[in-house]
Amino acid sequence: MAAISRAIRYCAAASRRSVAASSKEVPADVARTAAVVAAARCGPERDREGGRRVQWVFLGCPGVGKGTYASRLSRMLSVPHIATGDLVRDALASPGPFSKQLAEIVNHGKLVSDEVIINLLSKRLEEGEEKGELGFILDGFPRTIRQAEILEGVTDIDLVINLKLREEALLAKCLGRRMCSQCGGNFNVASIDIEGENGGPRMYMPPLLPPPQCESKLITRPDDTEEVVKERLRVYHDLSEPVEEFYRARGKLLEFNLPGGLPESWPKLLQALNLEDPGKERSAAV
Ligand SMILES: Nc1ncnc2c1ncn2[C@@H]1O[C@H](COP(=O)(O)OP(=O)(O)O)[C@@H](O)[C@H]1O
Repeated sequence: MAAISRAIRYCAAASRRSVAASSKEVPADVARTAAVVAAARCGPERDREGGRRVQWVFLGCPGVGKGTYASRLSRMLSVPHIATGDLVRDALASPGPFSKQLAEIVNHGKLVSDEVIINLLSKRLEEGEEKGELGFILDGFPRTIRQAEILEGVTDIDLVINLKLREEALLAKCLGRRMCSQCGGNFNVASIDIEGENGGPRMYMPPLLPPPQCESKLITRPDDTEEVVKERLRVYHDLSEPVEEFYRARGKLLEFNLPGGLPESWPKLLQALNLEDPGKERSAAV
């Protein structure tokens, strides 16, 4: 992880100096070396099955549920769930001109620059390294081809899970998203029940309601308004969808069409991943 965060930071510095005009030049020798070192460091990190801790990525449109499924899997597999959207929101919460600049971008549904996001991610990886974290599930990164190339230059990604959901459900899910301002729990008040496509079954996604103690403390993300969600979806199709093809071409992409809400989709996702449900996760809201 140290090598990865250092190498990612190196790439950020390289972008700052505009040294790297093309992706092939970006990771260069330093990052390549770092990747080898990172791989070598996996030796003592082997788990019971003999493989190193997972290094997975979650892709998918805003509202698809990346955070929900990534955080459940991270608890199951004992690896950190690193959501770049959370890193951005933490940065937004600290006072100063930087957070004002960020808010301008995020609240209009745009992506922050690769340089900013890579700096935030490197810092998070370094903090994790100090705590002895191993492996990761990335959620919301990479979101551009350039980010994917930088990541590829510094470490091996084992698997990329591409969550898919019908567009009308995505908008409703973003608009129904709520967070408890006290405990940080994520909920969804949307009850989605839509006609099946081409004679297929209806899609039902029950709401994920907060417990009574959180009900009066629910807040909505400022970028979860209809106008901004539509822009985020447009930006996803434009800049992030090509990342799916990037990983498909490398044979790393697992496409997963969500059949419905969490109770229906979670066991099917585990099945697709060939994982056993330890049974602990069923009731917890995430
Ligand atoms: N990898 C990234 N690259 C650029 N901007 C990012 C990235 N990850 C998060 N962001 C910024 O943070 C916002 C919130 O991200 P996230 O919580 O992942 O949203 P979503 O629900 O749209 O998937 C994004 O709209 C974007 O402005």
